[in-house]
Amino acid sequence: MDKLLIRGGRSLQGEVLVSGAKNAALPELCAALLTAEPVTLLNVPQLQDVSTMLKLIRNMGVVAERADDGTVRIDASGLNTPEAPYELVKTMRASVLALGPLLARFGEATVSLPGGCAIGSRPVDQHIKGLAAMGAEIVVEHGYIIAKLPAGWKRLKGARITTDMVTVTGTENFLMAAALAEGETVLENAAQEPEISDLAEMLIAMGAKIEGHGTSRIRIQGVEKLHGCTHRVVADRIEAGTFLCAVAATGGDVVLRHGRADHLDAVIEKLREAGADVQAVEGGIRVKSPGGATLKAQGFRTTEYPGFPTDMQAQFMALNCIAQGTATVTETIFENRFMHVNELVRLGAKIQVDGKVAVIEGVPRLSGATVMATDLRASASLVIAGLVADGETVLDRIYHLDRGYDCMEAKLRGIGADIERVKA
Ligand SMILES: CC(=O)N[C@H]1[C@@H](OP(=O)(O)OP(=O)(O)OC[C@H]2O[C@@H](n3ccc(=O)[nH]c3=O)[C@H](O)[C@@H]2O)O[C@H](CO)[C@@H](O)[C@@H]1O
Ligand SMILES: C=C(OP(=O)(O)O)C(=O)O
Repeated sequence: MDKLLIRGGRSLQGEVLVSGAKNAALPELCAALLTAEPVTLLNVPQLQDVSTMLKLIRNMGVVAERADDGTVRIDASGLNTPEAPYELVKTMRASVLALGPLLARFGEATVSLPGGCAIGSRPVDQHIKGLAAMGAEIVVEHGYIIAKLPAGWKRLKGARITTDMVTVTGTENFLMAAALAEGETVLENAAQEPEISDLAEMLIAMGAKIEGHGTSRIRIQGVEKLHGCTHRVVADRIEAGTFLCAVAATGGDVVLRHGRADHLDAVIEKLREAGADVQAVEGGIRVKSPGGATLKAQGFRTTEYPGFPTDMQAQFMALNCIAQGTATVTETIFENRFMHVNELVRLGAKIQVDGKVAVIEGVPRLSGATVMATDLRASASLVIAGLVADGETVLDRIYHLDRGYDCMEAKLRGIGADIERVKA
């Protein structure tokens, strides 16, 4: 298993390129299943999750070619097996995104329940409830979601869907299914994340009729057929936010090329309150920081967009560990998303957890140690902690990091970090 070796203490300077968003690219690869015409996605990040998704759709008879410049060409005219087997699904929650498009295009789908994940139980009951409201007959058996249209039906039927909570991939599944359904679908309590809007824009480019994306009520008028399109994946706000926290913690002056400040309001506001200078600049975001030790720790609660993203909680916590004062962080989205805490404590952080709440007391320094990545964003928080810790930090199990960050160590090296990958 590869490891990262980080020698902390360097400030970061220069320019770094923000890749396309994992959480937009994954649903968009699934959206390509909705048409028999070729789809071209630009700015697709080089990630393990993208490789897994490509494997999954190729296994269904789809032709998908990926070029080094981030272009992926998908031809789903040969889609012949509406199945997502456990072996391909177990490492990636997003594989549940095949459910809506397969049902809509093929009339049936057999999708393994996504594999266990460290951050919480992550049920898919809302996905099932919403698709059932559109007429799908769904059973969960032997670890698989088995869905089909009722006998004699050619298409799903539009419906009003109100989910019990805001769900990102749930909203995406409904959008894709509703795009080809008969009649109107109204999604109430819809997720408003930028990745939802990006998917909606792609579907509109394919001929879908969608209004209200980016708000909590989305209206979709189903069409009989969708066509091919070319779509550019939106920049990854979580990758950008991770670099913002890294620079705030180490100190330095970095421009995040392609970063979207307008997608990161909640995080940027907290960074400014902490004392970092973060500005939207032409084509990106610029962050200047005197270093974490001179910043003030910031409390926050994770909530749905446009609130503070749960996917940034761990990285901001790493910054709080070395900032001045005490901060309270409340995780409201996932019940088990403090797995990084024990590892941060191994580096010298002072953190107490009680249920959903973590209290972080800033310390003057962290000291390098061997730590273990437990999930994707936990890994990113440990990288940030390693960049500021004295001496050497070895980060083990970085396959979690590789799921969602495109060349993270090379990008950090490019702005002055002392970080290298040690191949197994
Ligand atoms: C691939 C992708 O885009 N992943 C993101 C997506 O995950 P994902 O779409 O899985 O997260 P959801 O928005 O669905 O989850 C929100 C909450 O609702 C619960 N829930 C969800 C669906 C359901 O059927 N039943 C249910 O109980 C979840 O357990 C969680 O507590 O949004 C999360 C919340 O912003 C992010 O952390 C993930 O990075
Ligand atoms: C939790 C995440 O991803 P996923 O939903 O793919 O597990 C994430 O991106 O932080």
